[in-house]
Amino acid sequence: MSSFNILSIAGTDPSGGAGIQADLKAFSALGGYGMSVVTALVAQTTTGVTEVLDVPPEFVTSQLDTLLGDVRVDAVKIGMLSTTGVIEAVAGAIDRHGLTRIVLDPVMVAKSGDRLLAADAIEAVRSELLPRADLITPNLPEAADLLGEPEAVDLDGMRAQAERLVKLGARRVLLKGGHLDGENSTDLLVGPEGEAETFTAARVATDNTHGTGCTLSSAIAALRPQRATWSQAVGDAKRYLTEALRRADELEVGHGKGPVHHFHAWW
Ligand SMILES: Nc1ncnc2c1ncn2[C@@H]1O[C@H](COP(=O)(O)OP(=O)(O)O)[C@@H](O)[C@H]1O
Ligand SMILES: Cc1ncc(COP(=O)(O)O)c(N)n1
Repeated sequence: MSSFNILSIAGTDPSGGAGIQADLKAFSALGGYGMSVVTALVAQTTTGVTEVLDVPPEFVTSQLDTLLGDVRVDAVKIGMLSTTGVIEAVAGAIDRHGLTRIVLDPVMVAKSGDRLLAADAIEAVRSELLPRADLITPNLPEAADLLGEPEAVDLDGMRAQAERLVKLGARRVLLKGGHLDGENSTDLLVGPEGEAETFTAARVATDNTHGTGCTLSSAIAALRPQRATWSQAVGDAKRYLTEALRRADELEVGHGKGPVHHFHAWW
């Protein structure tokens, strides 16, 4: 098989920096064939979110069943889900269609501080999606919310929380350290047996951090069918994101936290 079909199930960003728009850019840049199922229409840009229109769960199911009745899917990235009903619709489709290589980015709050997941839907993420995902990619506030604990403040705290997320039912956890300070930005991958690996990149001095989490999770999904292990896919996805962050200053998009610059990767 030389062509890989990668599906994003997520919300939209008209400014093209986050959500489905970012996911499709990352899929293409990394050699995947990109597809998308929309869970919510979001009026947002680099400065924040104005309004969210949730897609009815039955219509999320309709999009998924229509697509999956025709097209083979080789990997899935799940992003913004918005409501409990949409979470249940996605969980049902994963089971009905036997989807595999699932990367769940448990998106809760935008960089601007606006909520992208209803507070009462966190329990559904825990019970319906954590056990169905092959890899979850929370940032520090998301990990804390999933565990009902304060945020980790260092690498030791991150490791303890990633291990607790595995105990909670996640198969693998990539806990992202972008919200900590320091000259490096380090993410921690913890696997099913508790084995841990760090992925470190020099911190890029930029305000263009809109969509970094979306880009990383999508890059992992695009690369996983092309790599032998999750660890290799994560390592190359992080290298792609770091370079896209370095190139972000070439863009002139908006007045707030701008997007990263997707580029055709060298591999
Ligand atoms: N300034 C930065 N320089 C380099 N990497 C960064 C920077 N900010 C975030 N990252 C990386 O971007 C990814 C997303 O990180 P994070 O900000 O923690 O998540 P989210 O975008 O979900 O809030 C992680 O791999 C993190 O290490
Ligand atoms: C539709 C949508 N999904 C996700 C994010 C979070 O983006 P980030 O990658 O900056 O955490 C967003 N702002 N909008």
